[in-house]
Amino acid sequence: MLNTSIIGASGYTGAELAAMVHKHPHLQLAGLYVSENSLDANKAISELHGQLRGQIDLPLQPLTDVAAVAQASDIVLLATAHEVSHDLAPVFLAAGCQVFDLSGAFRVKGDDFYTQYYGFAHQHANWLDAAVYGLAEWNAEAIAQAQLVAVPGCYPTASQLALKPLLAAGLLDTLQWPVINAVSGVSGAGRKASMTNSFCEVSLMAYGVFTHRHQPEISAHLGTDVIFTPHLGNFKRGILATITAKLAPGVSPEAVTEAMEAAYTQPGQQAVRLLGNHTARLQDVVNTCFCDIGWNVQGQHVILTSAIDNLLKGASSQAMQCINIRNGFAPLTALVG
Ligand SMILES: NC(=O)C1=CN([C@@H]2O[C@H](COP(=O)(O)OP(=O)(O)OC[C@H]3O[C@@H](n4cnc5c(N)ncnc54)[C@H](OP(=O)(O)O)[C@@H]3O)[C@@H](O)[C@H]2O)C=CC1
Ligand SMILES: CC(=O)N[C@@H](CCC(=O)OP(=O)(O)O)C(=O)O
Repeated sequence: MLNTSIIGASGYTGAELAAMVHKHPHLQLAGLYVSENSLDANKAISELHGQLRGQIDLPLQPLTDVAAVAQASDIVLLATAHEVSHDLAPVFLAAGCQVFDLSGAFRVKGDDFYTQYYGFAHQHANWLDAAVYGLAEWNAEAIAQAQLVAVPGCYPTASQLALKPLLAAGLLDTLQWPVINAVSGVSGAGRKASMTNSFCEVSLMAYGVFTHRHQPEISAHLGTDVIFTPHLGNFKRGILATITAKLAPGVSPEAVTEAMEAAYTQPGQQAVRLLGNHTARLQDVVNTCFCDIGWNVQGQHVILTSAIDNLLKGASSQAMQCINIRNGFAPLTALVG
């Protein structure tokens, strides 16, 4: 059994991770942690997340001695804010732990990126360089060797899983940048109360127009520019991305279908379900580890729809896929069945 600690366990993604680790046949929950001065310190996780009652009633411990937690852990899951992950990951890594970071702190290589999009100067160029991007269906070989996995953001996961097959097959005319419009549920903003995620304030709207940090994350890992506009929807969980792209001259609808099918050939091993000409729906993916993708071609344009649960394929279940790949377990262990 691999001792697995979760930092940020009281949050939305942390609680999902706790349930998965609990279910996993080869992982053991070593500890659940919150910040040193957390208002939730020493409460049972099930007091905050009632769905865990009777299954996981472990306490949320204040993270006072990082070295001791590292010592007791084979695997550390960081379900913490970007700056917190940035500071904590190197400590766990130096102690030899495998680290799976759900934040954006190690996702994009590039000198100015963190200053420009995250508001802090990155201090750990060596780990940023060594980090492997955890887009599970596309990066398994590198994930299997990694000590630090940077789990992709939620919008980047939905967007890239749909676009990558077409780019890999050379079917897009990228002179016209793919246009991604995506709507997220409010849990995407985390559990902490704020005016923007307050019930009476949430209303379907675009935000982060031309400035959201996921635009450069998507572009960097796709290797092509995109227009990305996120929207906040008045529902709890799920992301639906609707993507319009231009096909290269002469590309047929059949070629698009072939490329999608060639990319996702192992249904029991990959968390992608192909819908052909049907469009993806949130209700089919919420509370599952799957990304559903549909596509329609007309003339030289393709419209892709891609749906995920932002807390699962957009964060926690993708992290679990990476743990499984890294440790030689079946990729969907603890996620299906
Ligand atoms: N929500 C989503 O859909 C997605 C989130 N992510 C990323 O995953 C990470 C977690 O997100 P989410 O679960 O939504 O966040 P939440 O705000 O719901 O949870 C954050 C957790 O971190 C804890 N925490 C805060 N500061 C520290 C600290 N210094 N040491 C230890 N624990 C700390 C919080 O507890 P306390 O404050 O009480 O200490 C809480 O448990 C973020 O980086 C987010 O950007 C990525 C993809 C999707
Ligand atoms: C609805 C909402 O607010 N969503 C978040 C994205 C959550 C996510 O993917 O997290 P990372 O910050 O780890 O990339 C946002 O737009 O900031």
